Amino acid sequence: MDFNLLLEKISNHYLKKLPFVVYSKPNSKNLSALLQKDDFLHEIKELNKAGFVLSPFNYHNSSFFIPEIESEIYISEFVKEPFTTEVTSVLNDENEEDYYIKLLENTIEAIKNNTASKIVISRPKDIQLQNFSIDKLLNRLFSTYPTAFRYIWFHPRTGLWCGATPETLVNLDDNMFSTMALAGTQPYINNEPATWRPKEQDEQQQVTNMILDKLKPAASSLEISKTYTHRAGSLLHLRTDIRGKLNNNTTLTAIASALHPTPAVGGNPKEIAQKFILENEGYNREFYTGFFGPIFNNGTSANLMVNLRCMKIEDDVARIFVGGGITLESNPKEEWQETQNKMQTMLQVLQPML
Ligand SMILES: C=C(O[C@@H]1C=C(C(=O)O)C=C[C@H]1O)C(=O)O
Repeated sequence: MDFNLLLEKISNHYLKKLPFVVYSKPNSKNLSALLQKDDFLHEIKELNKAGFVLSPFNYHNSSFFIPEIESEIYISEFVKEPFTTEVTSVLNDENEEDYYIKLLENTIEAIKNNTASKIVISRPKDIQLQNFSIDKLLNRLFSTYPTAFRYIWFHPRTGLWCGATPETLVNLDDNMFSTMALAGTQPYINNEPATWRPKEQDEQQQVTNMILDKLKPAASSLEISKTYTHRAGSLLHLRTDIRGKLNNNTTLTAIASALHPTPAVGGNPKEIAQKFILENEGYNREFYTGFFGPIFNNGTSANLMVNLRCMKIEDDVARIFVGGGITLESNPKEEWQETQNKMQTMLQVLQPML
């Protein structure tokens, strides 16, 4: 379908407050869209139907879903808009920084008391928009981060969510799967080679180890890549790729619930970190650090992504979600700055609407 026609269809759908999702896989020129025909909110427990799933951080085997069979389906080649990016500064209230630093200090204290070795802490940042438009959002989001998995999801009951994530939860194609351990962050500076401190290496290794532990019982073969630097917009991360073959009886639902939340977004051990986050973070992450993505056939093929570098837009306010992994060696001031840097990913998208 013609790209401008698809844009028009999406805008009309949004105006009518009908659910839709539009997405593009990393390095793909195509946009795929599912435009649901009514505004029913589908919830699923098993990831075994064709459609697009959206699951919260606090996932208990129930996800929202836009089913293929209830939707008009379109694919279009994306026409990239010329764009410029520059660092966008936002006003920070001093209380926000103080509150976050205190939360980080308490987290380090909890880690010292041996409750966990890593806990991922995050915060929301609300940004007032001047002239929001779905067209501008779509053009900007899909043009700026061609190597990320980009999506816009709308349902009148969940609101509008969008993001450009570098992190795969699991890709499945028949019984072949791939995933990644992504952690450790530093700003990208003009082709300068990255050097990683033991702190970041340890933080990322914890993610790799946990993923391997969870996958071993479910896989009949496993391959692990060398750890390398991955660029995500203006940031760099450490990444290890893991792939292999699943046992015949392992479902997509089983693999997603075993992996989520990885220590890249929750912590280690998983249950203690998740409890600490829910009790101490002081806000609801909703779908941030949950997972989302298209499911094909009856769940034998899927691209599930971790919902990072994302935001929720409601009534001309964009809520950007940012966080980072905390270990014993973390420095609260540096961690605050890391969340400031991560915020740039979505601020670049919002730039023409600020
Ligand atoms: C939690 C986020 O990112 C995660 C945390 C990282 C870190 O702590 O260095 C790096 C990549 C992601 O796995 C986020 O972007 O909000």
